[in-house]
Amino acid sequence: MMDIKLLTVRSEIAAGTRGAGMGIDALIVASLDQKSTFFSDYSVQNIDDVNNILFKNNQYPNAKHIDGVHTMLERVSNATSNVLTKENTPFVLAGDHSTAAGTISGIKKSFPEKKLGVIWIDAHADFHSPFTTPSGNMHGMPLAIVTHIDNKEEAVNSPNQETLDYWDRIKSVGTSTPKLAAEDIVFIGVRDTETPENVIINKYGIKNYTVDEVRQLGAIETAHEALKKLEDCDMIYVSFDVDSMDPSISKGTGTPVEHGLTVEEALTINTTLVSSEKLVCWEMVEVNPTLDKHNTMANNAFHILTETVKSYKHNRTVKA
Ligand SMILES: NC(=[NH2+])NCCC[C@H](N)C(=O)O
Ligand SMILES: [Mn+2]
Repeated sequence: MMDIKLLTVRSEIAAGTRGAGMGIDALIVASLDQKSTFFSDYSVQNIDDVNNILFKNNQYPNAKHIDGVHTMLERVSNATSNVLTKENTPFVLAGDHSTAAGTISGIKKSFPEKKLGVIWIDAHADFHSPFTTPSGNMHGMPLAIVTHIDNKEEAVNSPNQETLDYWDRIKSVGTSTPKLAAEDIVFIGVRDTETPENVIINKYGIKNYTVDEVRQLGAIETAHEALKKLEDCDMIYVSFDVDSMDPSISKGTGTPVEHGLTVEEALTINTTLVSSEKLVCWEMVEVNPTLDKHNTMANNAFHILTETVKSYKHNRTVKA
């Protein structure tokens, strides 16, 4: 019998703003406020963070705290892979979005022969490398890590040698080869990218369902179309960054961007996507209660989380 396993990752070292590590506890507070037993209904495995690295000076301006990010990706990759090996489904709740590179690496480590498709619901493309990043924040890099796209042609930075050594190591977490092809990524809600990312999106023909397109098509149809685009893939991973949603809902995320999805749209997209029998893992990231009022983002994100789990279970035999 399939089992959902919650992996909590209170890591925030790859974000530019402090506080995303507290996102998981904000979700737990939201669950208590809503009188939900969710966090006791499922088994929770916490992955220790290295957030204390933030007290030290950063040595890597074009990939901040890459040494710590490398440690976290190894841990997340191993934990994800262990859950999958026991034929359970990881639902990852994480701080900053760099974690997703670890999750994806763990999926590929467990199923090296299977073709992976990724649906990335986000305001950002997160496709930078140390060569192209405008900020040095590694939560903007997970898709470059897992596809091994350095995009040196569009370089705007000259990273130091230590950074490049770590960059090679970080791309080899889980498996030494790329975990997926850029063509097997679908974006939903992406609306804040830099030129080097646009070059990748155009070069590989990555489809982005804009917020306007989601509204035209409807959220259910958008999700079905996204899955259809990845029909050649054997397994699907969904990465849900809460900054895909509109800042009018809540400012409780580190990099909010205007003109995002409504809570209802994000909810319907996620619940529809996880009904696919190919879904192997789902992740939610970037809730930051320190930037919020009345824990609004976490309350909404918790609602999306529980409905997504419910939908996942609806189509399968899953025990709590
Ligand atoms: N996961 C995120 N919130 N990513 C934001 C990335 C923002 C910008 N593209 C950068 O590289 O700094
Ligand atoms: Mn993101």
